Amino acid sequence: MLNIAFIAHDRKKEDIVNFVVAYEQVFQGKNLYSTGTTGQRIMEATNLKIHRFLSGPLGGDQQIGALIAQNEMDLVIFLRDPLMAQPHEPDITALLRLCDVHGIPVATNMATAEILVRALDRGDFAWRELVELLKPELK
Ligand SMILES: O=C(CO)COP(=O)(O)O
Repeated sequence: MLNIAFIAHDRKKEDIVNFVVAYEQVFQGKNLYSTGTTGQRIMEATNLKIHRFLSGPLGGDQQIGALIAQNEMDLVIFLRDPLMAQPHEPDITALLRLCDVHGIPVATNMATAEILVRALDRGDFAWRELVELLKPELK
């Protein structure tokens, strides 16, 4: 099953909630993860079950980064705030870097998120699940 992470900085929380509400059906039946407050806000507005990690400034970005490093994340939607400095900037940079290291699709704004989620809905990510299934044979 595909693993998806939702993360949003405070001034983007409303955007991510509206976004996930709009595409709730696409996210149903997926393994969903988030940083603490983002997940709480999404769960209050939808029927989705989300595994919430710590809040970003307390280590949540790093916890999601760990899943990426273990090849247990397929898509990251991270609506970051480009106009406000964050106390945990190094963690944010590390998370985005790991997406690039492991070739994980990551959207940092709503326009890209929309394109990726439409692709997900169309089945464009199915190959990731296939690779996962074939893994034992590849070893
Ligand atoms: O700070 C964040 C990502 O860098 C998000 O954390 P919260 O979802 O807990 O607000």
